[in-house]
Amino acid sequence: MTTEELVAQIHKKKSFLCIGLDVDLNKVPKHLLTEEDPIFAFNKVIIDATHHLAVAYKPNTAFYEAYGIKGWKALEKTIQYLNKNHPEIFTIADAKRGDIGNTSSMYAKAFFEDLGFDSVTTAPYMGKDSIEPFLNFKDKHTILLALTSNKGAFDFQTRKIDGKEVYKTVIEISKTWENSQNLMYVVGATKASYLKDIRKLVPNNFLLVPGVGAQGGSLREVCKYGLSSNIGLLINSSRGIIYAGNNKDFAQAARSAAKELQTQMQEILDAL
Ligand SMILES: O=c1ccn([C@@H]2O[C@H](COP(=O)(O)O)[C@@H](O)[C@H]2O)c(=O)[nH]1
Repeated sequence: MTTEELVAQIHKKKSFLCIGLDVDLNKVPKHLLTEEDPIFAFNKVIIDATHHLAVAYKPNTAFYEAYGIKGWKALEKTIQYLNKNHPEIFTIADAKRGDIGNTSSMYAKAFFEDLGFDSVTTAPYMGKDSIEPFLNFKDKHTILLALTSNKGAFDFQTRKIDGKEVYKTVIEISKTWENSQNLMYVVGATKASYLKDIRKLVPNNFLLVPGVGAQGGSLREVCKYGLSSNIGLLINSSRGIIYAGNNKDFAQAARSAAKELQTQMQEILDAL
C-alpha cells in the first residue's frame, strides 16, 4: 500500500486508529475456546465489528508465536482475511525484527511476501545493513523503533551520546539510508511531549504511536505535537479495544471502545 492510499483512507474514515490484535487465550470470551481456531475466530469477530472505524490492524507476533504452529496459522489466516475482505486497510506485523543483512532479507520476505503485510516493525540496534533489506520492498513500510512507550526507553533511548539523545540519532541516521522514504517510526503515546522535537526531524513520516488506552497515553496530547500536514499518525490501542468486554457481547464492547477513539479523532480532524 502506498502512503497516499493510507492518507486517503484516513480522510475517508475520519480515523487514524490502529487496532492491536494481541490475542491472549486467557482473556478471550470462554465460548470461543471450543472453536477449531479460537485465535482466528476472535480476530474475525473483532475485525468484522470494527473495520469501519480503523485504518490499520497490528497483530503483535509474540501473541501468535506463543501458541506455536497453531498461533502462526492463526496469524496467517488473520492477514489473509484482512487482505481479502479489507484490502484498503493498512496491516502491521509488530515483530520488532532486525539482524545481519542476509537474515533480515529472510525476515522481510516472510512478512512482506509470504504473509503479505504492508509493514513490519524493526529494531535499529544493528544498524543500516540490518534495516535496508526491509526498505528494498516497493510500497512496503518499515517501522523503526525510535522512542518506545515503556519505562525502559529511558535506559538507552533518551541517553545522550556526543550531546544528542540516542532516539534522535536513530532518526537522523536512518534518514540517510537507501529507500528511507519507506520508513515510519514508533513513538510511544506515553512520550507525547517528545513529539515536538521528533516532528522537527521527520516532519512528514508516519509515526506508529502505541500506548493509548491500557498504558495511559493521551490521544489529544499525541495529536497536539504529532500531527503533520498529511496527518502522519497511526494511533494504536490493543487491550483497550479488544478486551473492552469479555462475554458474549465482546464485539459490541470492542466496537464502542473503537468508536470512542474514532469520534475523538474525527473531532480533531474536523478542527484542522
Ligand atoms: O513502544 C512500544 C512499541 C510497541 N508496543 C506494542 O503496542 C501494543 C500496545 O498494546 P496496548 O494493549 O494498547 O498497551 C503491544 O502490542 C505492544 O507490544 C508498545 O506498547 N510500545
